[in-house]
Amino acid sequence: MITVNIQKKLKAYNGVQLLHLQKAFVPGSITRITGPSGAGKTTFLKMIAGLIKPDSGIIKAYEVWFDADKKINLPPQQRKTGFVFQDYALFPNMTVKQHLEYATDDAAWIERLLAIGGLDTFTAHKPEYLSGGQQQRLAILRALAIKPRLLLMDEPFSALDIKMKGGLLTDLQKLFKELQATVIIVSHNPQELDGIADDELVIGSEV
Ligand SMILES: Nc1ncnc2c1ncn2[C@@H]1O[C@H](COP(=O)(O)OP(=O)(O)OP(=O)(O)O)[C@@H](O)[C@H]1O
Repeated sequence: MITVNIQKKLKAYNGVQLLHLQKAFVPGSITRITGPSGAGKTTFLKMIAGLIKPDSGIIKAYEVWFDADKKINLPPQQRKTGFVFQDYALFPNMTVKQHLEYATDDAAWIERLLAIGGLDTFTAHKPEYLSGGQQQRLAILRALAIKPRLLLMDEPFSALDIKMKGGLLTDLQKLFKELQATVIIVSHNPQELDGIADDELVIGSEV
């Protein structure tokens, strides 16, 4: 079980807002995160990944990743989470293939990911020569390249059309199963993960 019980003071333009989140994620499950803009969804994912430090609490994913009282705070590399950023965070000077090679030396896995993302004919392209949807797919493939046990995705399908999204989701579900990955997806689109998500977490609903 992956358990999170953390607090963080969010510093918004209009003051401070306390984010308190308690949730258990079943290994191998897909959880959808929803909530109003500014509620702290991205901050939550970044705290799990180790990119933002909670003020207090515990994060346990197979082992303790964060414990404020015991002063345990594993760096992001040791948590080995896959992260799909809302703005993709691609490397401008790397080609599509180099993005994946940077994350893994498993050539067969790279080939498979490229085919799933429909990027197998774009391997030598740098991000600026890719469409928004292609860039987003590359961000997803890069996150999967490390075969993460925990995959954190922040609005990962926002730039994809319905047809592309449908096909990709079917393939991704197979990969998630194979990797036995636990997946947490922030999604604004109410129907997007219907029939796919096993669980839901609403952040900031009482605000
Ligand atoms: N490191 C940080 N420390 C404290 N507060 C932060 C930090 N990073 C972001 N915030 C604040 O937390 C609030 C929530 O931001 P966040 O991006 O997590 O919201 P969100 O729910 O993902 O919103 P959206 O749906 O618009 O992407 C914002 O007011 C932001 O200024």
